[in-house]
Amino acid sequence: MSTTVEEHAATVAALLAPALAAVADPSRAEMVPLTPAGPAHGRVLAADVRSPLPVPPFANSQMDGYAVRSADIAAATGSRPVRLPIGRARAAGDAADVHELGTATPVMTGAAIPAGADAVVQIEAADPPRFLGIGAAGGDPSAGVAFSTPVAPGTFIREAGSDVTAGQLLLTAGTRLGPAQLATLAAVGLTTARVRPRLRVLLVSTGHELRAPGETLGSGQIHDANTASLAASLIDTGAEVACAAAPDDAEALLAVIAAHPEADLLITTGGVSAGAFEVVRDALASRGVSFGHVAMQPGGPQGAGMLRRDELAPLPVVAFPGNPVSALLSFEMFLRPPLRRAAGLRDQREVRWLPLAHAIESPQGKHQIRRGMLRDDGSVSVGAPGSHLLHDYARSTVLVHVPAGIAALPAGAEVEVWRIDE
Ligand SMILES: Nc1nc2c(c(=O)[nH]1)N[C@H]1C(S)=C(S)[C@@H](COP(=O)(O)OP(=O)(O)OC[C@H]3O[C@@H](n4cnc5c(N)ncnc54)[C@H](O)[C@@H]3O)O[C@H]1N2
Ligand code: MOO
Repeated sequence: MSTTVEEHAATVAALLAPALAAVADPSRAEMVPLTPAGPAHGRVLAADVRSPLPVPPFANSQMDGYAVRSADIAAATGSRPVRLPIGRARAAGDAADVHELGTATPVMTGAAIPAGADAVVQIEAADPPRFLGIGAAGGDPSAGVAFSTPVAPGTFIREAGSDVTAGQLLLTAGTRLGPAQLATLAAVGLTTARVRPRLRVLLVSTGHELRAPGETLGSGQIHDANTASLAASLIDTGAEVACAAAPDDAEALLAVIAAHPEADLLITTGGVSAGAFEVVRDALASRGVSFGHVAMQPGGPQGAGMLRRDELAPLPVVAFPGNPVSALLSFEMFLRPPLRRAAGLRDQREVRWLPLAHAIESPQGKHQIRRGMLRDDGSVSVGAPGSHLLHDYARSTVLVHVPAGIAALPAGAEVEVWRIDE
C-alpha cells in the first residue's frame, strides 16, 4: 500500500504530537543559566518572562552633544544664536547629575541626562561643532557654545523604559532563545531562564556494513553517513540526540532501544525495504510500528508507529530508509517541519518557482525530490536522482519538487524549489 507524502507527513506529525506536547508541559521545565555562549542558546522558554527592570533604566542621551533646557534656546535663530556657558561633561557610566539651568552640559551617547535638561542638541548642530577642552579635544570652553535653532523637548533623549518597562511581558512561553532574545534577557539583568526540556531522540543506524568514520573499512563495508546527517538535523531543531549503531539483528536492535528508556522518540535508518535482512522491520513490525511505501523518491520505504515496550510507555518511532539521500530527505519532509514548529522555528523552507535549466524525467506515480543548484541566469539545474548521491546533495543549494503525476518536464518548465543553503 502506498501513501502520499502529505498523508505520511500527517501520520508522523500526529505520532510526534504527544511527545512534543509533553516537552511543552510547564511541569517539566528546567532552569538554565543565561551565561554567554551557554546552554540557553536555542532553548525554548517554558514560561512567560516579565522584566524586573525598565530598559533603559534611566533617561540617557542618544547622541554625543549638549544637554540643554529647551526653553533656554527657544529664541535661537541663525542671525541671533543663543550662546550658553558649557557645563561639566558627562560620559556613559557617570552617575546621574544635575544640569545647571542656562548652561549646556556636554553629554556623550548613553550618558544619563542631567536633571533639569530636557533635550540634546547633537554636537554637529552646535557652534563650534566639536567638544572643547574635554578628553582628547583641545580648545577653550570658556567662550561657551552657540545654538542657532531651537530644540523640541525630548529631542535625542532615550527615556527610561522606552525599550522595556518594569513588569512588562518581555518574551512569551514558546519563544526560542536566539541572539536577540538572549540579549534582551541580559539587558534586563536576568541570569537564568525556565526552558522546556529538549526532546530526547535516540538515533539508530542499522546495517552490519556500517563502520564509524575513522574506522578502517573491510570488504563490503562503508562509513555511516546517516548518523552525521540526522544528528546535525536534529540538533538544528533543538533536540538532544543519543546515537547508536545496531547490526542487522532484531534482538540487538531491541537491546539498543531498551538501553535508552529515557528516549522520547526513536529514529532508525535502514532495514525497512524488501531485503531478506530488514532488521528494523523484523524487530518492530510486530510491536506496533507500521511499514509501507510513500509515493516519494527518494525516501519510498518508510515506517512509523508507537513501539510497545515492556514496562515502559509506548515509544514513537520513525523509521527511515538507509540510503543516505533518502534518510536526509525523509527528515526534511517528515520530521523537520513538526520539530521546528515545536521549537518556535520557521517550519517551511523559502519556496520559489523557477524554470528548469534542462529537461528532466521523474517516476510518474511518485513525488520526486531532486537536489539542484541555482544558476546565474535564474534557472535551476538538477543532479542525478540516485539516492546514494550524497556528495551531490552536499553541493546543492535547493531541493526541486516534481509532483506525483508528472513523468517528464522540458527545459524552461517552472518547478517548485526550496532553498536549503540558509
Ligand atoms: N527489491 C527492492 N529493493 C529495494 C527497494 C524496493 O522497493 N524493492 N527499495 C529501495 C529503496 S527505494 C531504498 S531507499 C532502499 C531502502 O533500504 P533500507 O531502508 O532497507 O536500507 P538498507 O538496505 O539498510 O540500506 C540501503 C542502502 O543505504 C546504505 N546505508 C544504510 N545505512 C547507511 C548509513 N547509515 N550511512 C550510509 N549508507 C547507509 C546501505 O549500505 C545500502 O546501500 O532499498 C532499496 N531496495
Ligand atoms: O526511496 Mo529510495 O529512498 O528511492 O532510494
